Amino acid sequence: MDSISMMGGRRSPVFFTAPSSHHLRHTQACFLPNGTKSGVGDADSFRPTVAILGSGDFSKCLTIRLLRYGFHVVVGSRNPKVAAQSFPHVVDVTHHEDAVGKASVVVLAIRREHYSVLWDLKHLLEGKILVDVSNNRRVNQYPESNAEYLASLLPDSITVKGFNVISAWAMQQSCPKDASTQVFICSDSVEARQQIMELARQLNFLPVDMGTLSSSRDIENIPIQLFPGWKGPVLAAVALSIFFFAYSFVRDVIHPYVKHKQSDFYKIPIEIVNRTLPTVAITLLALVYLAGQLAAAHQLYYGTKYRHFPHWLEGWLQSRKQLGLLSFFLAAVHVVYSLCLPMRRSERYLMLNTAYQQVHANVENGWNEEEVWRVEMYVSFGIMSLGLLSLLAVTSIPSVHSTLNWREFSFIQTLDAECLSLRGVEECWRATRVQ
Ligand SMILES: NC(=O)C1=CN([C@@H]2O[C@H](COP(=O)(O)OP(=O)(O)OC[C@H]3O[C@@H](n4cnc5c(N)ncnc54)[C@H](OP(=O)(O)O)[C@@H]3O)[C@@H](O)[C@H]2O)C=CC1
Ligand SMILES: [Fe+3]
Repeated sequence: MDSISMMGGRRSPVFFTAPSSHHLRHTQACFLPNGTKSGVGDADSFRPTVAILGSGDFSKCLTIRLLRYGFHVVVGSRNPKVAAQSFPHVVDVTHHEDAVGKASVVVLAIRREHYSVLWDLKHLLEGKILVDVSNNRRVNQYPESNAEYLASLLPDSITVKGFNVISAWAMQQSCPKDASTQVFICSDSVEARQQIMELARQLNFLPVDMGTLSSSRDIENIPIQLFPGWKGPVLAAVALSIFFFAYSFVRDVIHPYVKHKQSDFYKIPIEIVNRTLPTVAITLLALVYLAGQLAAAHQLYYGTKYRHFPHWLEGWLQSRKQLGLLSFFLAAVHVVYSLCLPMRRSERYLMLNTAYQQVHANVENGWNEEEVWRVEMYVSFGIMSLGLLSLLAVTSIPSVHSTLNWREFSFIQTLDAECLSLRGVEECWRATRVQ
């Protein structure tokens, strides 16, 4: 943390447009390119300056990043002497008032609960851009977003929400990958928003313009959401699994036990599970297509496509991708289970018993042509349907999906409908074999 190997930056910051709004004062402190010659002073004095209030993890990591890309950083702390020890010596660590006075852009790296300290700085922060990077612990924790709360506390400053989706760890990485490079930015001031987007770009992030400050609630919820959109599909998969597992258990274990006193409890871990997996997978895949059919029926019934779908159908339609991926996952696990079936000791005993009975009955060749064809076809349909389902899974990856045009996408959807039929045939085939 103390040494900055990349100081001076590989990329000098490009020119940062000065804000034209009368709100944005201190234009003299606006970002200028590193090393820009103006005829006065040396290049170092023209480094764009960013003030950061707070000296915690986020502040330290943002400081490193800003220094790496050629910015000058001034950190405001309640206790500058102590805080200075954990920052590189080139960083100016000072009191809040002093730090705020040295930059036109102030990043608040303190928690919302401590925003009251800003009250004393109100007059100093007038007209400055305040970047709110804070996150909450729960989704919609407060009635208003942290950024909106900040804007109401300091109406004479310009609040911008941003950088909260970047963890302190990712902030330190020089080449963060995809998701960790996107920075969602919003503000009621277009100029301030543009400035912070430019700052993000210069720090090698991908800024995403989210419009006005009212988007800040959504932006604050992004890092704390846990797989949004997966709750319904996962619940459906779990409910279906319980149902089909219970059904197979009663049919293949309890029923033979009650009727013939035959103990087939050994089937529970592999056979019953492996019977449940494809049934749930095919039902989930059917649910993907059923939603589209219901939507079409709804439009036909009302004679218009401009009428809103009911809430439940809307949610169902939006969960189709997750349902399809869960179906693929269960089908893949089914394949692994099926490949392991012959490895079981029970299978070997059953085979030996069958061989013994064959010898006992004096049958030399036990080849059953119909049974052979049945299993060959069953396995073949299974492999083909998994191949088609894999196609659906691959095309759901955003980078692949974005390379397809509408016609190509529809074609793949049709193929996957074929997959559903193939799997139907496969399972019917298996069912007839089990009878
Ligand atoms: N850590 C992370 O990965 C991320 C953090 N964030 C956000 O960044 C902000 C800072 O996070 P982080 O650095 O982890 O937090 P820390 O708790 O590590 O640091 C917060 C800083 O706030 C200051 N502070 C503490 N108590 C008070 C107080 N009573 N009054 C005034 N200032 C106080 C302290 O600085 P000093 O003692 O110098 O005054 C302290 O270092 C938070 O809002 C967080 O949600 C956003 C994205 C990722
Ligand atoms: Fe199968």
